[in-house]
Amino acid sequence: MATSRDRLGTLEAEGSSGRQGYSGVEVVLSSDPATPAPLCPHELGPTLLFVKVNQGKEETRRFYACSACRDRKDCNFFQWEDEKLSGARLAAREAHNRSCQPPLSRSQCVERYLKFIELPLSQRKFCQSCQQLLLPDDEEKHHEHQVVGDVSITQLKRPSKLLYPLENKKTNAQYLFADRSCLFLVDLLSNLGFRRVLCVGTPRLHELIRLKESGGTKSNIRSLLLDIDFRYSQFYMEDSFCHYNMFNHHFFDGKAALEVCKTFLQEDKGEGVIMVTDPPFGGLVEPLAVTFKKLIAMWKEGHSQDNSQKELPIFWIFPYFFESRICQFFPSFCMLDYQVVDYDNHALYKHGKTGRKQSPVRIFTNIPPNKIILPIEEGYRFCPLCQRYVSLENQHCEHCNSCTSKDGRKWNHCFLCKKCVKPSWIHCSICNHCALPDHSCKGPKDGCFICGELDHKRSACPNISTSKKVNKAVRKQKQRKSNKMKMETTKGQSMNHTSATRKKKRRERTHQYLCS
Ligand SMILES: C[S@@+](CC[C@H](N)C(=O)[O-])C[C@H]1O[C@@H](n2cnc3c(N)ncnc32)[C@H](O)[C@@H]1O
Ligand SMILES: [Zn+2]
Ligand SMILES: [Zn+2]
Ligand SMILES: [Zn+2]
Ligand SMILES: [Zn+2]
Ligand SMILES: [Zn+2]
Ligand SMILES: [Zn+2]
Repeated sequence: MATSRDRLGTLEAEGSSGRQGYSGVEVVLSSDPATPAPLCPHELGPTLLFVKVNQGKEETRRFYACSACRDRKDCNFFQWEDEKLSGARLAAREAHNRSCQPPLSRSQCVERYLKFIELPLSQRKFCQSCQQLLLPDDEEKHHEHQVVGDVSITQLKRPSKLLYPLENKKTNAQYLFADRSCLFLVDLLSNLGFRRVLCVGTPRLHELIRLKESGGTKSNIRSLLLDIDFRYSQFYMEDSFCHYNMFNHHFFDGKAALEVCKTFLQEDKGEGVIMVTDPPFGGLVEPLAVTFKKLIAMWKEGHSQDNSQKELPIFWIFPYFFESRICQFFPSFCMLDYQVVDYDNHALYKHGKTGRKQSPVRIFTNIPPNKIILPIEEGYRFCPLCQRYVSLENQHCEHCNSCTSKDGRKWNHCFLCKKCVKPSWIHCSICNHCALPDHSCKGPKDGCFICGELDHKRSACPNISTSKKVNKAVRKQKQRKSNKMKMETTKGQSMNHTSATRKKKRRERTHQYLCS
């Protein structure tokens, strides 16, 4: 296993070492604790400090931007690190922040929920327009909205099916597991003997665990959901949902919510608990890793000394090309071959027409892979040499001494590159490495346009959204200084055209990525 991870690490390191031409945006994690980051409306938690990188060089002026929203439409917060704001601007920002807060407090939501479940079925209504459970007194306000009635207890137990997924927003990227993937996870967690699951950004897993528990099946697992989607507050008591930002470890409801999480992690001296997370794929790995380390530290606090070597078991669900990034922060993690497919609402990650699983999404974990049985009927087999379950077509390479495929297809060994590569790649003597046959040898690298890594395209780049957002932010700053009206008209027109072309190109690239 270590061998295969090292190999991909080498591959990515090669990509990184060729990053002289890299341009984009990077997050700066070691910001000075004496200067706390400003707050933006969507989190009332600190923003993150970013630096723009141009042709491999960091620009000197750094800036704060929202940690959670990777789309300027969702949060246009921007502030230079050294920018001094006037009292008036600070006050205006505070007022704006307050106006962006959810209309109800956490305890008000709980109060409403308790009233709601007492209502007879005929009075239990849900406003789809406002995404809100209605009490009889509210109905007047919503009478012109799309309201559904007879909300059953079963529906209340599956809020992710009642609420529409916030997939249109890059910020939430709420791609929900189909029941098949979710049931696989629940069974796996139960077979591994876990009794508590900290669900970080996995609302559907959370509800399925609770459903199984209340259904009186053998699963006796409890779950706590941490998610930025405030709508879930309506359906859960304080001890089963915390409004949370996983990019800066911020609990919106302060110390009380933090204590809920702490108690959950530390119960039974921290035994029997696992964290399962499925962050938005556009999310930056670094801030996520920092957050997860904070949750690990919280879990560790409740430990006796002799347990200090133990790790909090984690499932981190993320695309396979992040393997080296994730293992950089969590060296004990390995990537399972299991393809988390059938996201209900994500066309790309469903079973293809050919029946071939096409999802790049995997589980990264610190649980020894030989403990994790993957379903043979879904195309997995056990490799006795690697001591882990792998995809059926993932062949054991005697030269690499591991099952090397990352995407489930048979990879071929290249003796010149000294590693296994995708079946569609050939060795290019000009570039001196393997690549797609139609690659351009002239380009700096035939990999990602944004970060220069070789194993993904721009459309799948972890930096894509941030770089777009920040570039837009920087552009806007400059734009303000110039003739505003004139600029806006021309930009509006050209943007429409460019974004259409960009969309088309992205579609083509995604297609190319899945088929390459
Ligand atoms: C890719 S979806 C994962 C959903 C999961 N597949 C399921 O079905 O349970 C990402 C989830 O993370 C949540 N999320 C997005 N940004 C977040 C943030 N900054 N902090 C916490 N949760 C966030 C979304 O609301 C969504 O529920
Ligand atoms: Zn309404
Ligand atoms: Zn093997
Ligand atoms: Zn090989
Ligand atoms: Zn080669
Ligand atoms: Zn070449
Ligand atoms: Zn990239």
